[in-house]
Amino acid sequence: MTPDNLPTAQYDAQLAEKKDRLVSIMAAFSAPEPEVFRSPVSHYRMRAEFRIWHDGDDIYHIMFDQATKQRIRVDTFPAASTLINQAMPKLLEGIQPHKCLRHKLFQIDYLSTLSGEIVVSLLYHRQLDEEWQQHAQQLRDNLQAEGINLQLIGRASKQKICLDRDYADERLMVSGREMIYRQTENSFTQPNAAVNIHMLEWAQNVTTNSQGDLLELYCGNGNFSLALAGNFNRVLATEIAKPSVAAAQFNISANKIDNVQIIRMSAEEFTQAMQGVREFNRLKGIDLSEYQCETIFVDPPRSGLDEQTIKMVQAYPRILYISCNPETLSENLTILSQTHQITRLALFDQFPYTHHMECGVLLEKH
Ligand SMILES: C[S@@+](CC[C@H](N)C(=O)[O-])C[C@H]1O[C@@H](n2cnc3c(N)ncnc32)[C@H](O)[C@@H]1O
Repeated sequence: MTPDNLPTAQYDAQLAEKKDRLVSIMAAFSAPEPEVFRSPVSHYRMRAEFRIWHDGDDIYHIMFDQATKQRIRVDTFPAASTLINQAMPKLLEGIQPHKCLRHKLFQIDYLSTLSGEIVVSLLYHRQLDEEWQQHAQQLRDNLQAEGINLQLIGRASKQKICLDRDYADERLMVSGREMIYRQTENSFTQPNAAVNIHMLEWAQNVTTNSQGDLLELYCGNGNFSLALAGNFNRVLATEIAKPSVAAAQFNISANKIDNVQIIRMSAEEFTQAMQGVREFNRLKGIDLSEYQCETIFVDPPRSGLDEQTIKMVQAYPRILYISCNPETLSENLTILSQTHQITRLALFDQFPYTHHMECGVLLEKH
């Protein structure tokens, strides 16, 4: 179901239902009433992926209805940002006349920003050649001349052709300060920019007056690390994905922040390092015992925290946990609530018109 015809009243009803569901999940942990952060009702998704349908020489964006599996032609997509909606028809118009751009094109991925930059990836079931590259450059130049600040990438099996850059630089106003966040194609970034701002400001709010340093796991491109840096003496953050770590390093200097250190490590490896089980070259020059962390911040993938990481996290007086999956959050809280109590709870509506929920929990040691 696309949100085309869904009125605001339906949005409100769905959000109220999510809140009730969260309250009932959190009742077991004596959590306070959730603070609820709404999404815009349209144009909230900064990323979108569409399959491409070929009808003779004609091409169009399609999606599949999740219930019926039927193909739906998509000419405009109100859930996606205004920029994605501007780029969609212009891109197809530019591709359609050229067989070498059209042939075996099966998917288009859009990554847009509030800053006006957009990265578009064209995915093919064939290898891309010099001719493709020339046409793609022309297409990019034409779209740029029409005012779309676009980067174009071609992808095929074991092939990636990046004409210039494979990233866009987002600019978000967070608590009155403009933050720059490099976002790389095919790497994790929060999908709903307006709700992301709410999440960053909420995390800043709950960590105001914190003492000491912050330890962060699953930091992505430094989204929270940089926004929270002002509330701590130092921030030590870890992330597994190389492109995200590179983006985070860029973001540290772009935002002129000098108290954040990012290490490329999985949460599991970092837990082993903290427990002294293993030594890592990547930690050379970093004395973990020098950090005085009273707060740990985690924003794991849908699978939540593994058993060893939960134990490690549990050693900290304050745990700030952002979760995109209330089921794994609830499983993890069963253990964390043995030592900590929930003092703040938030529902962020990252995914309007779906059942997905994003939550924030502050836990403090009993
Ligand atoms: C939900 S995202 C959060 C990213 C970041 N906090 C943000 O707001 O953009 C989870 C991140 O965890 C990373 N990740 C996934 N598995 C991991 C693991 N085992 N150890 C460390 N990081 C992992 C992913 O690459 C992704 O960047």
